[in-house]
Amino acid sequence: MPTIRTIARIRPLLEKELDKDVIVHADRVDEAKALTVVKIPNPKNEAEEFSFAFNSVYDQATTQEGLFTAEVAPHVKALFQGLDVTIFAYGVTGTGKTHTMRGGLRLAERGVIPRLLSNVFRRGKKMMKDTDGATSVAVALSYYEIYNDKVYDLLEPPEKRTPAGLPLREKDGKTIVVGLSERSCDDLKDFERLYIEANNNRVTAATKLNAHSSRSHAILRVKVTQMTGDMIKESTASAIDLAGSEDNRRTDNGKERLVESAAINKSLFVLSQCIDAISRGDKRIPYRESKMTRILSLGQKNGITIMILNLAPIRSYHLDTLSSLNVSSRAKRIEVREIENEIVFKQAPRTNSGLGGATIQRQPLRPLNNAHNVHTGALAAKAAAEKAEKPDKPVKLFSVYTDKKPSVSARPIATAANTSLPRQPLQPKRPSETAESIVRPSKLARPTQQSLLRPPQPTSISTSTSASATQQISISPSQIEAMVEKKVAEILAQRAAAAEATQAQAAPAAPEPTAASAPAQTEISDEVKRRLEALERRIETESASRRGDDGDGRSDGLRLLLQARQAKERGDDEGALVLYERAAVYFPGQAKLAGKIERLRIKLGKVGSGEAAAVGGVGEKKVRRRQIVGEDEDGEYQEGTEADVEDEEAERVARVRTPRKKGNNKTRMAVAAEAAVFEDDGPESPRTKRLLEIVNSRDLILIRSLHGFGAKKAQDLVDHLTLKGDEESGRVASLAQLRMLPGMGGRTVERAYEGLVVEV
Ligand SMILES: Nc1ncnc2c1ncn2[C@@H]1O[C@H](COP(=O)(O)OP(=O)(O)OP(=O)(O)O)[C@@H](O)[C@H]1O
Repeated sequence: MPTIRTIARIRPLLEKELDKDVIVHADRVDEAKALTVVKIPNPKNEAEEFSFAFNSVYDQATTQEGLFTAEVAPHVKALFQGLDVTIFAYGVTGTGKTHTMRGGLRLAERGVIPRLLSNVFRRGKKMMKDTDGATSVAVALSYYEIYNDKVYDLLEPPEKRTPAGLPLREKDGKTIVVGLSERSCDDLKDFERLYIEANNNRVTAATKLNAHSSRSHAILRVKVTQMTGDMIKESTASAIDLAGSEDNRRTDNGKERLVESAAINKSLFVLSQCIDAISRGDKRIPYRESKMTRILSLGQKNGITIMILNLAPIRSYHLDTLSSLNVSSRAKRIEVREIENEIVFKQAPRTNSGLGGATIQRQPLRPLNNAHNVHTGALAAKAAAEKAEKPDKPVKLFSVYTDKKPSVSARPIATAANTSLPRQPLQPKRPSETAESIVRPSKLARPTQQSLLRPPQPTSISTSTSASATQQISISPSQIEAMVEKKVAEILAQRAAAAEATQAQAAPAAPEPTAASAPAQTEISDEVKRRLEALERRIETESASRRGDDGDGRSDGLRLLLQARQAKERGDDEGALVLYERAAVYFPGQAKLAGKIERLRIKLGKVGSGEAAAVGGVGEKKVRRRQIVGEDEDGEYQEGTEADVEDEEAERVARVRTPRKKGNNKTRMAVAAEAAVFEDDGPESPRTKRLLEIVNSRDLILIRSLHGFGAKKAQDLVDHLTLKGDEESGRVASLAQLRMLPGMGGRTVERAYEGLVVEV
């Protein structure tokens, strides 16, 4: 089994950096234990701190020697036993990756790489001496960089490079870089000469953040070959100084830098996925997804991987530092959620965090299974019990904790009852923090800005005996359905019993019910059903209005619409009608939807033309059949020319077309999104076509360019499509299909659609 150690190193303050700006600290879970926790304030609420757990944490005072002795030296022995050792330095530009790996020229300043080489030479010599020369040890170096997803040999002068870089080829199940040079190296002096020369070749491009910022991954491979007679033992130590992981949205980069960033982000993302998979003990490590991990064959041998996360301690790196810290936790879907300014612990603490147990005061935050507060109360207890039955899950590398500083006045921990209370929107702490710039704790699992501003979803009937209003809010749609079904059954049973009694009284010797009496009963039950449906709709309308029209209600409505379309595609007109009617509650006045309902009702012989407009809260007044001069191809409305474009719908259309002030953007977007979902089964719009092309390309970089698609979401989609590809065509044929894929719920599809710019 490959093993992984994840460590963090906080660099000291540089010249001009001030003590008062230090926000990142190393900590320990127990006075007697080593440093294993990195603490950083929540940028949205400085009264809280996030804590990230590592295998080890090294603070500002750590020397180069200290780090090497603790983390790398112990593995040199394993290298000579035939295991591969891979050491990564990861982090934002200027946090000390190069310092950690390469270091300075002075002895004390030497980094991991020269120290590793020094150790390898020393051990090799000792081995030869101990075996009286029976075993010989040879060391050979390769040094290459991956820049914009192309491989360049750093041991060759830049003039020899071709723009396409060196190709990769598979040989004996291994990926080799064709034409990569390898130089034998007899001692440290040899190494230093080669290494300094190679580093002069290394491509660096200036970014706004740092004029000497490294934009390529530099990979040094040290091949150790031990020969005893005919026996050959070969192992490799790789040391990788990764390109800066800063978020380019904050660095005002030009086109060239953005292309670099896309390549950097892709390989960093795949790397984090591999590390995640190795740490989980997965059989499948996605190392083939990027050149770097493929060449390294990461996780393919029983090697040792050390991931050093370099961190700058000061505030100006706050958001980027959080992003780096979240790289692993993001993949583990850890979500921080605030309710009433209080952190809610979503799941019972794990027994396997390695930091849990009696030694720890704080409750670890745990992954949410979905966006709702389902892990409170009885469900949480059930989840905990289930977890206790499976104690052998692999230990996590990262855990996230949050601490409330003692100065903060105690607020009640949210319970099943109070989670239904509306949450206050999160306000930026500092004027410089716009809503956009506020960091979110986790990209995949992090709540979107909209979801943060949205009141929580009702999910279960309140267990408290408090106000009945609260209970009403807490009724879920499935419970409503169950109630309605029960009610229908009860009333039908009552009616049947009453009818039987009447018949028995009026005509004791009456013949068996005739065929004519059956329709009468059906009529009665139809009437009951209709009334109950109306009741159901009313409850839904109330729930929707309590949730707020712009928020979840609308997205629930969109979900229903898509389900309805799917039902229609399956030929289930009855089901489609029910779903359209339920969706209509969320879109009062949506004439197009009313039209769909009307057509379906006519098709199913339910009512006459025109009645459908009054269905499902569409409005008491009849929506007249009108002609809008079509939707344009992008699903946006064009102005109608006929005089009868006069209802609320026309007003709404006008709103979409009028340029709006900033504050109204959301409404416009929501309506545009709606238009996308309402898009009929006609020809695909260019935007839809483009969106589906991007999705079906399965190209991570392209998919990540979609609005609202982070690295994890993109990867999940590609994984899903790849899996699907084995069974079906693997293609997504429509927006409706896309929306039904895992992770594509909420407003994901709409946001991606809205974000696309298509030239028509
Ligand atoms: N542990 C440390 N002790 C002393 N100085 C440090 C330490 N870590 C980093 N520095 C200094 O901080 C500065 C930035 O470090 P470095 O160049 O290694 O960052 P980097 O993450 O490699 O950046 P880039 O991605 O641009 O290469 C350098 O001046 C370096 O000497």
